[in-house]
Amino acid sequence: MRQNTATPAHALPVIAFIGGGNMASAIIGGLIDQGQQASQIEVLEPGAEAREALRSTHGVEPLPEAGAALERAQVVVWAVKPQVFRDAAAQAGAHVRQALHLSVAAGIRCDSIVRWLGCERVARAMPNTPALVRKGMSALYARPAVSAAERQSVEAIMACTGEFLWVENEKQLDAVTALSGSGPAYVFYFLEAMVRAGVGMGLSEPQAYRLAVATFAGAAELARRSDEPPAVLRQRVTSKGGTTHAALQALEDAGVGASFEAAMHAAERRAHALGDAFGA
Ligand SMILES: NC(=O)C1=CN([C@@H]2O[C@H](COP(=O)(O)OP(=O)(O)OC[C@H]3O[C@@H](n4cnc5c(N)ncnc54)[C@H](OP(=O)(O)O)[C@@H]3O)[C@@H](O)[C@H]2O)C=CC1
Ligand SMILES: O=C(O)[C@@H]1CCC=N1
Repeated sequence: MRQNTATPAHALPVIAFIGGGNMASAIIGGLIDQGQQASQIEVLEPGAEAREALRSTHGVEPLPEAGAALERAQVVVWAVKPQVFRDAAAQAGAHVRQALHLSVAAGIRCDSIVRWLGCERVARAMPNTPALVRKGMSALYARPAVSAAERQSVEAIMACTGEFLWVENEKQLDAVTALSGSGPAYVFYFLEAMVRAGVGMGLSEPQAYRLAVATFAGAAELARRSDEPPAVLRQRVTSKGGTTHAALQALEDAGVGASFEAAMHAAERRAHALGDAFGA
């Protein structure tokens, strides 16, 4: 895996975002943190509320509709929902033909984007919402037509949101989507369950929440720093005949591990289906 390093602002191109919602805002925040000028960022966002949020949070001046201002962008980040990507491409495409295109949309494949935009230089990134606090994890994929220098531009942009790694096979992005793209939601799901159980056992909600969040953060940091696999780290917590053993046995008896794997496969299938349904 290639780890990112801090990106010098001069290495960042003029970037246009098509769609200015959650993910675009997270990436724009990272870019600005890394020294990108707001004036070097264009955003096309039809929603008035979202435009106002971008203006007040990041100091950018979003456009309500596609126009000539987009033409100066060297990189265009497509941050619209998969369901509307094709329409967005029809609206903005004529203004951004010369750019390198970077899509963060789940499921939508490069071949569809090439067809809609008539441009060969297309890459994809699958980020996640911890990008909001610069702790994101993105997987990147680029078509062969994307040059080495353009791959570096993609890296420079996504490095502003956290870590990244490259995948060689575009299909792997559906697995990435199921794992790290949707992954924060799984963590929050378990967090909610742990807090509910803690409250049920007599802790206050703030106590249970603080204990649970610190446990996730601590366990993740331990795993990150450790050379040992998670199974070994898990065994270290699990005393023979102790409390953890009782809990893990209950999880196994309920089939939680298997259900969790099935859930992730469902997410991967959905990513693939989005590509089929909205990539035509
Ligand atoms: N949220 C996440 O955790 C992640 C999301 N993604 C991907 O990022 C993409 C964006 O997701 P997210 O930011 O959550 O979604 P949002 O709905 O928050 O943002 C999308 C924005 O695009 C706007 N929009 C709609 N139509 C157009 C158009 N024709 N041209 C320009 N903008 C348009 C929407 O406006 P309006 O609301 O008014 O329709 C909305 O503000 C999706 O494809 C998703 O798969 C990838 C990884 C993680
Ligand atoms: O739920 C979704 O479809 C998007 C993609 C990954 C995270 N959110």
